[in-house]
Amino acid sequence: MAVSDHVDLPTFIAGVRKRNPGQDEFVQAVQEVAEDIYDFIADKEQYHHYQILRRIAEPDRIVSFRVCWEDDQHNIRVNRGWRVQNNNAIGPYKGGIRFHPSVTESVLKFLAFEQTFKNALTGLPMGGGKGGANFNPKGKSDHEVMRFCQSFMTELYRHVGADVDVPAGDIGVGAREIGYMFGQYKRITNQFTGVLTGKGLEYGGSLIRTEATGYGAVYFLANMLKTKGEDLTGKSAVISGSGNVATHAAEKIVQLGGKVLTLSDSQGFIHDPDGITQDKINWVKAHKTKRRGRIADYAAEFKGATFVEGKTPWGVPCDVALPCATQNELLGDDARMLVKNGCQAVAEGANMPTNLEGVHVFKDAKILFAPGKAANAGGVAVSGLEMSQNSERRSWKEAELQQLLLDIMEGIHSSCVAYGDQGGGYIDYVKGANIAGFKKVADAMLAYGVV
Ligand SMILES: NC(=O)C1=CN([C@@H]2O[C@H](COP(=O)(O)OP(=O)(O)OC[C@H]3O[C@@H](n4cnc5c(N)ncnc54)[C@H](OP(=O)(O)O)[C@@H]3O)[C@@H](O)[C@H]2O)C=CC1
Ligand SMILES: O=C(O)CCC(=O)C(=O)O
Repeated sequence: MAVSDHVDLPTFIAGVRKRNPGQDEFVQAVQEVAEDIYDFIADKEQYHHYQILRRIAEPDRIVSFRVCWEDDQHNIRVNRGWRVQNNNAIGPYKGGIRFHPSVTESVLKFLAFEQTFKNALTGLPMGGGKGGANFNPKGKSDHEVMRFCQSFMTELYRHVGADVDVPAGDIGVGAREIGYMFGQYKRITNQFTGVLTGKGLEYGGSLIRTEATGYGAVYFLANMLKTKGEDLTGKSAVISGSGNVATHAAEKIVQLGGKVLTLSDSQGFIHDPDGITQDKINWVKAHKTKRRGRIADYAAEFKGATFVEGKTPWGVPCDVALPCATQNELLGDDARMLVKNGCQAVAEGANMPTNLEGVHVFKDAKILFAPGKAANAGGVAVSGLEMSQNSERRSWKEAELQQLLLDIMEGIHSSCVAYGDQGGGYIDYVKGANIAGFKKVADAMLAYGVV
């Protein structure tokens, strides 16, 4: 038996912390998964012997590089870019690119680790990766963003490819940035391949990719409510964020008969007791993606709405909550407040928005709680479908893609139930998602031996 076999959970986490100094987000993500996997593998010697969890928690490869670009005043600017290729046991590395000043290696490692389990849950052949840069697109001109994206891809192109690693968007990376990066990849390599997803429809993008993450999160929420014989009709929803995931989650809630009360950004949240209707959502989408404005402006635009500066929306009483902004935006006290106010269900549109204490509060209260790796998997799932369409050089019809997204989200829900049903009507979706995702990746790794 190997010397490091069968260490207990605290010793395992202490080892992860020691090997990854100062990388709190990464350690947090590994701990959340390990808490469930330890139980599951207790009597499964092969996973211990082959050190599977230890290996998934060590990225296959991390590339870090300088991104040098010129701003509109001809100043030379320098940022740092990364691609974390976490695990490709079940398919090419796949996961978004984030441009935000808070990006660090720790943040991208946690995201790539989470992505590995999420992508396995979709049932599609995709490994886990994530990339980005500590670049802030806010306040930059289109030309500055273009020059940054071109410089970023001038290094990244060596490490990606349609069968190697297929990035997409994430915070700060939307249609505009994907266009600039795809254009540069094509220029450098002289190849038109499916190297990125989230592309424009004119050049190989997939219908419904833009909507898929937010819509998928609401489908997952609806699947959870169905286990209690309920649906979204008449339910009030509190949503954080006002970007791609938040606005499309809001749209689907409205379509399914719910009432959305809040949206937010990094400066605060708006509360609209009359409900954020489709027309108002359209205004937010244009405001954030075209005018590149702040959510605070909503309160000036729509009567009856208020803007609460510097706060998150979790104190607003609601039936369901969807954190759709960023990691660690919903803390232990927020979780206690939601439970106290009677919130029945939480579906994470963002990646790891609830901190570990908050996760434990939701689990202890036994409310319906879907972790991001299950609830927000619709986006990467449709990215996987974009890869398939690119491979066969075809574009599938919208109705077909809508049905596939519904089916995939239902399949993920079923996998969570299969591994997370605790009896007595309680499903631990965190446990279910962690185990189902782990098992698929782990069994592929076992097939390869020690590599
Ligand atoms: N896009 C996708 O397909 C997928 C995204 N996700 C996850 O969903 C989340 C949101 O991504 P997406 O909607 O694409 O990104 P966007 O860039 O479109 O929107 C991000 C939103 O989150 C807010 N935000 C960002 N950082 C912070 C912060 N530190 N504190 C408070 N608010 C913040 C932004 O506000 P501001 O404008 O002030 O920065 C903005 O409203 C992320 O966790 C992402 O990883 C998960 C799966 C797929
Ligand atoms: O579509 C993709 O490849 C990535 C989506 C993503 O970054 C995520 O699921 O967090």
